[in-house]
Amino acid sequence: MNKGVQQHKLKEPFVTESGQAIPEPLVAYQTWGELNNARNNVFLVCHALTGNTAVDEWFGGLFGPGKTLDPEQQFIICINSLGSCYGSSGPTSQNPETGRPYRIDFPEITIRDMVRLQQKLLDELRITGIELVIGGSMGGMQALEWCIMDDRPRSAVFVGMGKAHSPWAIGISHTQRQAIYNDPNWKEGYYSADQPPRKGLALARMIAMISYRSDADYENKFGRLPQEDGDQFQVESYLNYQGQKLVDRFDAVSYVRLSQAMDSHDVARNRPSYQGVLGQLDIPTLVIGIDTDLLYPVQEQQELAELLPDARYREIRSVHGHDAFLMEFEQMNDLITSFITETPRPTLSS
Ligand SMILES: CC(=O)SCCNC(=O)CCNC(=O)[C@H](O)C(C)(C)COP(=O)(O)OP(=O)(O)OC[C@H]1O[C@@H](n2cnc3c(N)ncnc32)[C@H](O)[C@@H]1OP(=O)(O)O
Ligand SMILES: N[C@@H](CCO)C(=O)O
Repeated sequence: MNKGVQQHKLKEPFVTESGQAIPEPLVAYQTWGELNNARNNVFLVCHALTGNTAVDEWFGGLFGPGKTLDPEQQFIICINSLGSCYGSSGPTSQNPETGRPYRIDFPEITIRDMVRLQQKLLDELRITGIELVIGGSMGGMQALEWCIMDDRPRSAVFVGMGKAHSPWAIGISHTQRQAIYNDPNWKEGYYSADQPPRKGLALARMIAMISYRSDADYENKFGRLPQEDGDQFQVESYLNYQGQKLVDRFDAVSYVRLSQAMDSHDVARNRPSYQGVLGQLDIPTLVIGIDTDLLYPVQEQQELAELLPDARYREIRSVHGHDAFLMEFEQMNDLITSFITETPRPTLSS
């Protein structure tokens, strides 16, 4: 049964990798299905940058009987990322020291911080094993760190990301943050609730939407056609619309903090080497690339699969670019269900 979004207050303060404390950490999550007696029939889904806990909506095509995520068979859980604005502690949460939203006083966080917060929730829920951890993009970075930082995952699926955020991806991220910082309403990150930096966040999303898709996608959808009013190309109208759509549902400082966390992604950071850290992950993994992904090109997933001892690399063919993992559900289902059914995993008690 799905109880909607649940908000859990952790028992202890949370201290980030950078040493800053969040005194009253909140973790929002949703679950589907029933936990077995051994509390280990868990499928953990990690969401992408602007995602939320509603896996049944944004991964809807992977959800249901016989598909990747089947609540009749599994206990599915999705946890809102630390720093996001959908229920877990983040820049829009109340800072207990001031009684006002943290805004930019919310600490800089890393992908590892996100995973540690999730670990604490699963500890408090007394989850003993994770049959599969899955994520795309920022979700894939978390899924990978889960496998490195915790011995509960028994298998994993990583989509559209690599062993570290590349300079190319960091550059695109940086440019988006500059768009936000240059909005006069940004006010050094202390903007008022009624005057958020909408133009900056919208521009950031437009830049992102170019990196998330492909030239062929835009050619097919828009060509050089004008919008009905004739004042602009269809692609301009589309990007304006996508920018507005995000500002209506997302927070600017969350965007900054989450994109910085993605830039921090590097599994060898403060660890001996890529080979050393990834070479010891002996659980079965599936690494999925998207042939038109401009942001995280397939070479990154191929390299990740080569570094993981029990990995198989598969590719989605799509015109949609990076966002294909949120759209090409038939291919995603085929690849992941084959991986689940064909890959031997240690038998779990139930
Ligand atoms: C609270 C929440 O809703 S969180 C939702 C969860 N979100 C996430 O997990 C983030 C991941 N999701 C995503 O990034 C996206 O939703 C995706 C990738 C799955 C799909 O992207 P979409 O924007 O829906 O698809 P697409 O690129 O085809 O754009 C369609 C939209 O553009 C609009 N559009 C298309 N052409 C034009 C145009 N020429 N001018 C203006 N608008 C246009 C369509 O009308 C449609 O609008 P709608 O979203 O209001 O229905
Ligand atoms: N489209 C995704 C980001 C791409 O991984 C999102 O908005 O979260």
